[in-house]
Amino acid sequence: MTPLAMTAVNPVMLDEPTIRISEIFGPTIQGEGALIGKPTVFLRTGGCDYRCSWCDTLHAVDSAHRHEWLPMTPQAIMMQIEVLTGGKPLTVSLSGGNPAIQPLACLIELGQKRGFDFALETQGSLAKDWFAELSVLTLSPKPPSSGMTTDWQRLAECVDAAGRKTRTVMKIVIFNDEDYAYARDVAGRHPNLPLYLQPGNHTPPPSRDDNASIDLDGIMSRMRWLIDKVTSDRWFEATVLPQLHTLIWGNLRGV
Ligand SMILES: C[S@@+](CC[C@H](N)C(=O)[O-])C[C@H]1O[C@@H](n2cnc3c(N)ncnc32)[C@H](O)[C@@H]1O
Ligand SMILES: Nc1nc2[nH]cc(C(=O)O)c2c(=O)[nH]1
Ligand code: SF4
Ligand SMILES: [Mg+2]
Repeated sequence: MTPLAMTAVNPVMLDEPTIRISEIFGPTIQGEGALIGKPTVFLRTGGCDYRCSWCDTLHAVDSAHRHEWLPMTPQAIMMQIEVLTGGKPLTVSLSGGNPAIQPLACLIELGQKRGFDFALETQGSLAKDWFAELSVLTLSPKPPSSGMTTDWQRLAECVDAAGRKTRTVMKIVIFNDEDYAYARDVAGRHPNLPLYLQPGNHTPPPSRDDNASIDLDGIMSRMRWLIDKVTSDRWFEATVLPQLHTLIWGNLRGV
């Protein structure tokens, strides 16, 4: 590095790895899983190691959108979140893409100092030691309809990394009988973790159209089918929940 280039580097920035951000929005309500209905701000990171056939957030996955993902420091992110909340702390929901591929430890530490706590959603393909600093870790391993294959060892590593202090739950999207059997398999492998079943949205938005219409009747009939399965199987440990934000706002982005 030339002396000139060295002087151009801000020493504060050297301590703070940047995080690739697709969008920051809220406050809204958490629409899924363990914290459903709770006010939250979403921080959506850009980039994913998976390509689920029915992914509803392609704008944070498809590399065609890479130019929209901005590298941001933890300081800049917290400033933006505090503007959105009026400075009042709440639970920040970290999603993506796969947020586990981003360096989030510094952000979590900084946010906690300011009174915020952090929940994170990931498919469970990559374990990080900072999972232990989360208030809630939602692991959403992908069923056969996604076209992805679960690495069970990696999933177990995520559970272990979160440890006992973090509240860890499973959330599985269900489209069909095969997916349902997969969810039973996950429950058998992790019998002590709460498990949420979420009916799949079979009309997710194409990556460039966040206003694409949605088949609400179709989602509701999948919800009824799923409830019938769970109750007739006497699977009383499971919790069945829709994507509340999808029922309210359809495929609209940023809510
Ligand atoms: C968009 S993902 C981002 C976080 C992470 N990559 C993951 O999959 O867990 C957030 C949640 O949305 C769920 N999801 C994605 N597409 C969906 C769809 N078409 N219908 C229902 N849930 C969906 C995922 O399974 C996951 O639980
Ligand atoms: N309101 C709301 N709830 C959500 N829960 C999970 C979401 C996600 O896309 O990760 C999501 C989202 O995008 N909006
Ligand atoms: S893992 Fe999550 S973000 Fe990645 S493609 Fe699948 S649903 Fe989309
Ligand atoms: Mg979503």
